[in-house]
Amino acid sequence: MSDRITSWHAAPSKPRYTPPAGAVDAHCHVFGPMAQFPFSGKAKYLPEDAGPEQLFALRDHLGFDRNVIVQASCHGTDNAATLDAIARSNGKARGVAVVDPAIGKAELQKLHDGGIRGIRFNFLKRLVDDAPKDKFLEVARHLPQGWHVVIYFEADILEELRPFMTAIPVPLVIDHMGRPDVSQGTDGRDMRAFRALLETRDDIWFKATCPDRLDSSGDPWNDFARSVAPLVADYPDRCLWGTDWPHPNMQDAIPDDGHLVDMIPRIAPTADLQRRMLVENPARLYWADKGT
Ligand SMILES: O=C(O)/C=C(\CC(=O)C(=O)O)C(=O)O
Repeated sequence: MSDRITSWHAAPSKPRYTPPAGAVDAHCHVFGPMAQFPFSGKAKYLPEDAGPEQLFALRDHLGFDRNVIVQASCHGTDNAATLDAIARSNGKARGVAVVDPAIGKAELQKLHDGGIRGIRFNFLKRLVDDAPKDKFLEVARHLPQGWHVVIYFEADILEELRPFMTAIPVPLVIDHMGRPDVSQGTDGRDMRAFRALLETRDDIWFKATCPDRLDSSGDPWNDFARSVAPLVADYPDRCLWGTDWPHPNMQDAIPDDGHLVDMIPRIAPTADLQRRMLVENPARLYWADKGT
């Protein structure tokens, strides 16, 4: 087991910022536990266990109320670990699944009953072997009512993906804003291209997440704050926020989750923006059946 990776902080600090009541960490994952939920044979990384108890303890420590658990690539298309975590959350978690595109209606309904509200298409070559757009589109056309598609890609393929994204008939949520180079600033090429994408449809949402992945200047991630704050201000009803715990593949630059939470008032400086990004927007996407 010596090859298994730990990518999360052992003792994250308590954030100075206190999230509002009902705040949602809308991008996090669970790993295993492996004995119960083995990793996929195609996994590109083999993490230590990071199960629901750890996730919910972190949620409470950081001052959040709920989680959206996104199926990580190391579990492939077997969503059992994600569903188990949701089932253990006492209604405080919903999820995003990764599915075999050939999945049938009955199986999708089972996922819905287990708290899944979207599916994720991952286009990162270092994480998945293939990303068949035609099959992805087919399954996107048959999702249960109220579901959306989460897409993960890097800035250099945004243009190539535009026709595909245009064809998706449900709302889109873009992971980590399509990974712009934040050192270019808010008017840089990547942010301009991302804004152009947001202008094509009013049902494209984004996660204002992952300063640790996107800002190589390191904590306190000033380039990220400078580049992302104007985006949140201009699209206050389309942004989500999440920790990205347990930070897959970040073992060489593990972020302190308390510091990640302290980024929130820097990109969403007013109580109104914070309430929309942390409470109202995720409630619309993930708890629509319960009201906000
Ligand atoms: O967790 C993230 O959002 C980002 C990841 C991991 C991932 O997406 C996955 O394993 O599915 C990454 O860039 O390595």
